[in-house]
Amino acid sequence: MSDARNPSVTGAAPYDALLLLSFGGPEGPEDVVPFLENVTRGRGIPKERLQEVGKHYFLFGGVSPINGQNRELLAALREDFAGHGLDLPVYWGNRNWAPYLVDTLREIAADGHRRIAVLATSAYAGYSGCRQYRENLADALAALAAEGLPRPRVDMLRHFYNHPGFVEPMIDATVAALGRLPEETRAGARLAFTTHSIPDTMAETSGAPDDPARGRPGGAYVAQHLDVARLVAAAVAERTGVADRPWELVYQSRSGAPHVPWLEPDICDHLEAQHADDAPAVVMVPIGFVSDHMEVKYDLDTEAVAKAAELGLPVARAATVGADPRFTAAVRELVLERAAAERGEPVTRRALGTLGPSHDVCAAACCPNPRAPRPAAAER
Ligand SMILES: CC1=C(CCC(=O)O)c2cc3nc(cc4[nH]c(cc5[nH]c(cc1n2)c(C)c5CCC(=O)O)c(CCC(=O)O)c4C)C(CCC(=O)O)=C3C
Ligand SMILES: [Fe+2]
Repeated sequence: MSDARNPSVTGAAPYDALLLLSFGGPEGPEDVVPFLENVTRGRGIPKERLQEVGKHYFLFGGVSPINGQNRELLAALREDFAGHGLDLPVYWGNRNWAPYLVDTLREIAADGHRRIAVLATSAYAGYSGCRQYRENLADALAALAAEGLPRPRVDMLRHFYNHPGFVEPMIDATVAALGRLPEETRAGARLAFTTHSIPDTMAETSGAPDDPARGRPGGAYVAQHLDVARLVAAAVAERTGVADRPWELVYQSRSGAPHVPWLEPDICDHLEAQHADDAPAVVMVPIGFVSDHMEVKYDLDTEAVAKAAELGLPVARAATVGADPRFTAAVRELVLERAAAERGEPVTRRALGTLGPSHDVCAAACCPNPRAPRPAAAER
C-alpha cells in the first residue's frame, strides 16, 4: 500500500535507482593526458591551455580530488537513504573518467532497473551542467541499445542551486571563512562569489527558452548565480551584523581561445582591483562548485591565494558543500519530490531566492549546444 503523505512508505516509485552523474577526474599521473583528451574531444581548446591544465593536475600527483569526493557523497547518500527508510540503490557514473557512465548504465540495466532518477553534480543551468550531461546520457543509452541491452528510462532531477540544502551550508561556510581572517580585517572583508567562467554566448543561451533571463546578458547561468550570491550575502550580513559588506560575482577557470569573450572579471583581476580599492580582506566563496575539486584546489587555493599573497591581501576560501548532511537530505528530498510529481501527486518544491524552483523536464531548446545540435536524453 502506498501513502502519499509518508514518503518512507511510498518510497521513490516509479524510480528504482538513483544515478549520481559527475565529471570524473584522473587518479594518477598516467591518467592525466587521456583524461584531458576525453574532456576536450571536439571542443577546440588550444594545446597550450591543455598543457597548462595538465600541469595543474601533475602538481597534485596527477590525482584530481573529484572522484574521492564523489565516493564520499555516494556513501553519504546511501547512509542518508538507509537512515530514512528509503530503499533506493545509488549508482555513480562519470562523463570523462572511470567509472564511465556507459559502464554504470550497463550495470544498472543488468541489475534489472528500468526507471532511473539522475542527479548531475552541477547545480546551475548552462550547456556544461545541463544539456552536455543529457547528451552523454543519450550516447550511453544508444550504446546499450546497439548491444541489444534494455535501456532504462532516465529522468534528470531539477537544478538545485537555490535549494536550501545547497545554500545553507554555503552561508555557514562563508561565516566560518570570515572567522579565519585576521580579526581586524573581518568587519571590512569583502565577499567574492566565484564560479566557472563560460563563453558569453553559452551564458546568454543558458536556461529554458521561456526563462525571462534567457537572451539577457549572462542568461539564466548568471541570473541564478546572482540570486545565490544575494542570498548568501544577506544571510551573512544578518549573522555578522555587517549590513553593507561589498560583494561581487566573479569568474575563474577560463579556457578557450583568447579572442572569444568569456564571463569576467577573473578572480585574480578582481583581487587586484579589491587591493587597489583598499579592501582589508576578501573571502572567496565558490558558489559554482559542489565540491573541492581541481578548479577549487588549483584555481582558487593555489593561483588566487598566490596572487593575494603577492598583493599582501588577506584571503580565506569558503568550503564547498561536499557531503554535508543538509545536501544529502536535499538530494533525498529532490528524489521524493520528483517521484511524487511523476505519480501525479501534488508536491512542494522548496527553493530560496527570487527565481523559484527550476523546471523538472528540460525543453528541447534548453541550454543549447554551442557547436551543433546533438541528441540529448531527458527532455520534452
Ligand atoms: C560550468 C562548468 C563547470 C561547473 C559545473 C559542473 O561542475 O559541472 C565545470 C566543471 C568542471 N570542469 C572540470 C574540468 C575541466 N573543464 C574544462 C573545460 C571547460 N569547462 C567548462 C565549464 C564548466 N566546467 C567549459 C565551458 C569548458 C570549455 C570546454 C567546453 O566547452 O566544454 C577542462 C578542459 C581544460 C580547461 O580548459 O580547463 C577541464 C579539465 C571539472 C573536473 C575538475 C577536477 O578534475 O577535479 C569540473 C568539475
Ligand atoms: Fe570545466
